[in-house]
Amino acid sequence: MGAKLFTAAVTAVGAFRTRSSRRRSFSSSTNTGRKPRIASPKKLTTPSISNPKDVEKGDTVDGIEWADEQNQVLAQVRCGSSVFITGSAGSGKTLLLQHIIGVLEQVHGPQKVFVTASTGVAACAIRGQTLHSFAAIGFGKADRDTLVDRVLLNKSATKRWKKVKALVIDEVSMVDAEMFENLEFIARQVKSSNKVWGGIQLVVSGDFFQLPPITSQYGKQFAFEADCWDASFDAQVELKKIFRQSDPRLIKLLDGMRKGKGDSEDLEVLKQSCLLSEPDSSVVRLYPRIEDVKRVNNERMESLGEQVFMYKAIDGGIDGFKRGIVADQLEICRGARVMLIKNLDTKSQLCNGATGTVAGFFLAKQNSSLGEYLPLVRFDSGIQMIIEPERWEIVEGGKVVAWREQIPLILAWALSVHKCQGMTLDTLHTDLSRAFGYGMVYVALSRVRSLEGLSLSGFNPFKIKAHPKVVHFYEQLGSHKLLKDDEADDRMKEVCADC
Ligand SMILES: Nc1ncnc2c1ncn2[C@@H]1O[C@H](COP(=O)(O)OP(=O)(O)OP(=O)(O)O)[C@@H](O)[C@H]1O
Repeated sequence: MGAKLFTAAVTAVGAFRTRSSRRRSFSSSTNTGRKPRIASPKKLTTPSISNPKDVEKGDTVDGIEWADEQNQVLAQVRCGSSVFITGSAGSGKTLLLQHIIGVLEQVHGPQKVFVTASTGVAACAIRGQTLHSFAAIGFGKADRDTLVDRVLLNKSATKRWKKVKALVIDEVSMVDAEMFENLEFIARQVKSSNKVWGGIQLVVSGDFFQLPPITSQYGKQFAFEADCWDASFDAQVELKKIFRQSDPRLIKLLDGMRKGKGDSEDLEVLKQSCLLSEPDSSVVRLYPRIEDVKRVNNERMESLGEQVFMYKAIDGGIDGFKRGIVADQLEICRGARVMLIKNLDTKSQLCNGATGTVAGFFLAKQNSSLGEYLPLVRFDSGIQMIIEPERWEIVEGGKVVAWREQIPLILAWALSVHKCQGMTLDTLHTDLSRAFGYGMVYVALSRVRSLEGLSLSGFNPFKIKAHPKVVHFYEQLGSHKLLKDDEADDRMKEVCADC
């Protein structure tokens, strides 16, 4: 990087589907423009349950009024059901999951609840670990018995598998069928149980129309193709209400993109979002490839010719902090476009995904763990704030096993589509002609709140595509029901007996 490097861091471093019969034992073994003001950071904000009555009531927590369908999921989880939560981008799956984790911790005790996601970025958002790291089966391919041996030879992994009563898996669209089947098999073996998943209460969330697993296009690909998929859940729930967007035109357009079949009206709306000239640099550009993201961010930083401040993350804990969105080494300068990667104060819109510009660097009032100087960011909302180091934790069975301290910012002239999965953005630009693979256009476009914030280039309707297997899966999902009350009661008794 051409700019002078200044090290400020102390480098110490809706539709419900329910199985009509009860969850059964499973024994398959086949391997198959406002006045700026300075705000001070606040600690936030996973919706937490401080009063068990809130859980019972289940309708309002921390100012969130749960939709009926979200409340129904909460009721299912509370009564011990294993649930698959799905729905369009922005239908509140992650927010609900954050709340569900608290519910599960009350039901089973925090030590027996394990929170995971298919990617580090998604895991970070729910204070969990990656599914691979939880499972301790490595990345290499192996037959199931070898995988079970790997777990049994690893003391802490065996303890984890034996202890787990509730397992949360977020962004399941990126978990492949073989992995899902393998984990189910391991659960039964390690827990010496012939119940599906060894009796673990499973809460799985994701939208299969979004990014798919990286796996061969042949044979089984998606987790829902796993032999044990249907047997794994008491209810499969599709959330229908969209919270991220409010414009009915955009909601309809995104629904069409999701299913890979925008109509002529949708395509016309998209064409109107196409720009003839480059958008201004405050608009976040989304790229399918990380090389483009790095190139654009580096070029923009260099062009500013400002002194660069570097913040090296401080890591701790018994387990290494697995890479997520939090930078190992953050390099920023005055004028840099940045994005918050943590909720600091949602009421003031200082939340994950908020963008702004670095206005300068100021001496920290108190000793900062990351250096003397801290960045002052002028957010696009008009708020200015000195950004202090934040801490991310990986919690395993109620215990913090790894943590990282870092300034909660990343460069934001450009972002990858993979990293932005789960985010909400006010403005974005993307070149549709560069998209590859299923779900990519949908994930990119569904980040934006409004049509006014969307700008496109390289319009190409052929890039809008949904996987036929996914389309089929959701068609089937439409026509099912919730657990009946007596079934739910039985299930609750079963879970309590297990506890
Ligand atoms: N009941 C609710 N009331 C108000 N806002 C909500 C509610 N549920 C979710 N939201 C808001 O909707 C937005 C999208 O929610 P969330 O990120 O959980 O959706 P998602 O389904 O996980 O999306 P994606 O699939 O894109 O990750 C967030 O800003 C969230 O705070």
